[in-house]
Amino acid sequence: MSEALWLVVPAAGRGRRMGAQWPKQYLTLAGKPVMAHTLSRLHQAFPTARLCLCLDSDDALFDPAWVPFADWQRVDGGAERADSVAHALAALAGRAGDNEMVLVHDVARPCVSVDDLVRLYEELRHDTVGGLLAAPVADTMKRDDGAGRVAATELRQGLWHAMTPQGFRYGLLCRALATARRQGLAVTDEASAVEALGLAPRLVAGRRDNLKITHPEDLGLAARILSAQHAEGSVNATASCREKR
Ligand SMILES: Nc1ccn([C@@H]2O[C@H](COP(=O)(O)OP(=O)(O)OP(=O)(O)O)[C@@H](O)[C@H]2O)c(=O)n1
Ligand SMILES: C[C@](O)(CO)[C@H](O)COP(=O)(O)O
Repeated sequence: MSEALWLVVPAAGRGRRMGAQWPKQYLTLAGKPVMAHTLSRLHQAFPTARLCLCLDSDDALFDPAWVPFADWQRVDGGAERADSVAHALAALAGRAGDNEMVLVHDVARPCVSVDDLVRLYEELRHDTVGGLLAAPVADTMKRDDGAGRVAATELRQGLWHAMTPQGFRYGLLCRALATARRQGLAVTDEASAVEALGLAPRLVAGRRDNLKITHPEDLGLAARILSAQHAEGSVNATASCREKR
């Protein structure tokens, strides 16, 4: 039986924290737009996947030439990231089967490695819940007192940075996001919505350099990461992953 893979890329953010002239997905990184890097990494890992790209309805900067996938569609984003993802899932109704895998990946994470993408997918295919790329917290964690001073040092054991992609079966992800919305939960990632159903998504350890471009200094950092990955050579050189037959 064929096993389809769906990719949802939320790219309808405004990049307010970046404070640039254009949303950060359109800023130039190593010679091309951030979005083009992100879609290229996903395509290298999953050349036959089907893509749903969430864009702001007023977006005048998007260029379809950046999309390397043969099967893709554009949907309007929503007010929040979770709304954009929900719009994508609604657009896939009737196409995606309940048991088919959906990987959601921020357009703002162009440095994700192909190896991590493929490994994540392979691990999640065999998981009954689904999960996400993540990295264990490496620093000592402080909680502030609201006035710029330390109130407490928190235990870092067991804490992880949540990254993307986050992958779940289509039916479960639809149910999780719809339930979160009904309950008025403001979820910042797919895993939180699934957790709210009482399920425990799998944490798949990924590279720490899967940076989400968020603040102005992140663009230069991302350029240095891409350059270091290029020099490293192995990051994107290994197997791509086709849909499993
Ligand atoms: N309404 C929204 C908000 C965010 N996103 C996407 O969700 C990802 C993560 O969001 P974030 O880093 O917060 O991006 P922005 O919303 O663009 O940034 P900011 O919060 O600083 O405005 C990004 O790929 C962004 O484009 C989206 O598709 N729809
Ligand atoms: C999904 C996410 O990338 C996980 O780290 C993140 O939560 C999205 O960014 P936001 O700043 O919370 O919208």
